[in-house]
Amino acid sequence: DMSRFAARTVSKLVRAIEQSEGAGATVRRSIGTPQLRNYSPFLMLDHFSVKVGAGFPDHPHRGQETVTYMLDGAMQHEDFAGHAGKIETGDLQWMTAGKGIMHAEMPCPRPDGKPNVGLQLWVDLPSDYKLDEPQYQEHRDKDIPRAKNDKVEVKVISGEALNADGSITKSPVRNRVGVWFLDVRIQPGGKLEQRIPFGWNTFLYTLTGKPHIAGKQVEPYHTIVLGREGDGVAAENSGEEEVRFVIIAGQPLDGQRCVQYGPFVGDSEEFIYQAFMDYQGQTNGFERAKGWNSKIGG
Ligand SMILES: Nc1ccc(F)c(C(=O)c2c[nH]c3ncc(Cl)cc23)c1F
Ligand SMILES: [Fe+3]
Repeated sequence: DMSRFAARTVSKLVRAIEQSEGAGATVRRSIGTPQLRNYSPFLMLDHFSVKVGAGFPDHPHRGQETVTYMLDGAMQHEDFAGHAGKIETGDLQWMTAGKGIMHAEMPCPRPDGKPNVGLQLWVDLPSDYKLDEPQYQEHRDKDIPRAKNDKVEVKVISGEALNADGSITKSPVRNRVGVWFLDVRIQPGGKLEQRIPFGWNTFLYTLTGKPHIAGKQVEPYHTIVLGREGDGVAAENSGEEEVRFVIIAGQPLDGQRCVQYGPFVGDSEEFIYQAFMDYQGQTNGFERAKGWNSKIGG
């Protein structure tokens, strides 16, 4: 029968180029470069690579969520409230900064000297959540569900995915704003038709291999912005090696302004001004910044 799946088309294809970030770290920035801004609710996607001696020392966040997903190696984190931990390959940290977090994110030593590599996604928050208490949702690789089909595996970091038997695999992550974050591996000869909620902004970031997305072959480290019309993502692997990419889709925060100054993300200039005053004055959620220095931040 006629396929009832209308694939969204590729509306933008941008190679992510390495740039320096933090203290001696390098990132391939996808969303968040001049060519890829204003893609609500997404603020930034960094494909980061960092070795001991470099990292992201003590810094604040307000009014946003940061999603850190490890691809290879491990990062340690420590915040001004004493919350500390380590995320290793395949693990996830979904941090809702809300009214304010100050933390450091540093690489763990690796015996093989390889860099620690992962993805960090920054998501804007609906105004009502911007000044909420901070919250962490942390999940180990083994606890993040997968939807498996013949030659396709979809690891459901956030959101949901369909199984071959028609059942739905859902992530345990609780979202303030609708966000699907899927880590997709397709074996040679495999095909995927992944439905995406109507009207959600959707992009892909390619990691390994050269998948065909909506019929177009794409190299690694490319951001693929999809058009808004259509049922979702059509992908296939017509090569000889496994292909891997992430699909990230989000409900646009329509009607809400986004005013960003680094890690402060508000809906007005006044919000940003207040964030600065609170951070400098160590008030309104930044009290614990007073005299705080992380142990891991060097
Ligand atoms: N300059 C600047 C200003 C504010 C920040 F929050 C950061 C920052 O912490 C990061 C930016 N990309 C990242 N990728 C991965 C990780 Cl673990 C952290 C970051 C930063 F670098
Ligand atoms: Fe941070």
